[in-house]
Amino acid sequence: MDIILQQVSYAYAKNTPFEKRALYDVDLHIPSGSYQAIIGHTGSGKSTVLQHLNALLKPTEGSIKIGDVEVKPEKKNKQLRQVRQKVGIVFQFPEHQLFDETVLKDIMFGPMNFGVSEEEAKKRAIELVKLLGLPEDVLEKSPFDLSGGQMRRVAIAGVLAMNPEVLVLDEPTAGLDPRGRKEIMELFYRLHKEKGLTTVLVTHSMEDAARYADRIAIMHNGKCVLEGTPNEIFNNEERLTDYRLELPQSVKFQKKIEKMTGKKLSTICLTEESLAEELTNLIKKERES
Ligand SMILES: Nc1ncnc2c1ncn2[C@@H]1O[C@H](COP(=O)(O)OP(=O)(O)OP(=O)(O)O)[C@@H](O)[C@H]1O
Repeated sequence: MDIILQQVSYAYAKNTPFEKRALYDVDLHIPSGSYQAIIGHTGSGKSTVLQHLNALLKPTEGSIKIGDVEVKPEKKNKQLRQVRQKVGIVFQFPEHQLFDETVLKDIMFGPMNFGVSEEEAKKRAIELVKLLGLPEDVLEKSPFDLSGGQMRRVAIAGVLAMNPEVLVLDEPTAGLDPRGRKEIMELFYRLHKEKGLTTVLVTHSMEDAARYADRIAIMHNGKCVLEGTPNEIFNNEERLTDYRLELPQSVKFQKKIEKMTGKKLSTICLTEESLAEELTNLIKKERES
């Protein structure tokens, strides 16, 4: 399912003394099956964009096409419920939205609310608990008796239980330890690849954007100021600095090494693994010559 934002502007509390413009003429095309990262400093408009992707917010100007549903200002649209079913959002600290007596009921709530049978919803919950690496006996526990990391996984299972076609992730690893972060990011990547899930990730982590995304959009003061592949984005240090963003660690190391040795590596190294590979090749070449 393609998502296309055309000239989207948004103001909070429009036509009140508290009006606050958050987006200005944002154009963005997220093709079906792609992994799009959205980066930008605090307050640049990332979360506001995200909330347009499943029509939680409607543009105050412009339009957004979500599959074949077009969302426009002032237009009443009966298909929004269908859109919300297909586009799942994992908000920051999603565990804050857990509410039911048991994990099972919590995961089943969303799909049953959308007319899925009890039997099917239960089947999905059991499968998802396994997929997310939670012990099976977690299903009958209260979500509030779990650890923070487990609660996060249960909340993610609740979003996945809707069988979304698009998964929108707003800083999904905030507050987790490095191992927990990696496990969750790898899980989302696996889902993206195996189920062909279109994935949109808002992140402050340049490393995650560089490692996982096919394309990256930069938000700055409510505008989408740059969009491209990770290679294109991270080859442009000057503009990143203008937008108060940094290079991923591996690219920073690469630049230091290139400066110290006076040698250029053959490609930009977006991950630790590719930096290690490039350095190994360089050392081999040096030995051979
Ligand atoms: N509910 C709201 N009411 C009024 N203004 C808001 C509201 N939510 C966000 N804003 C304002 O809109 C602008 C964009 O905010 P947004 O949350 O989209 O940025 P962000 O890039 O996601 O920031 P962060 O990285 O801190 O999450 C900011 O100036 C913010 O203060």
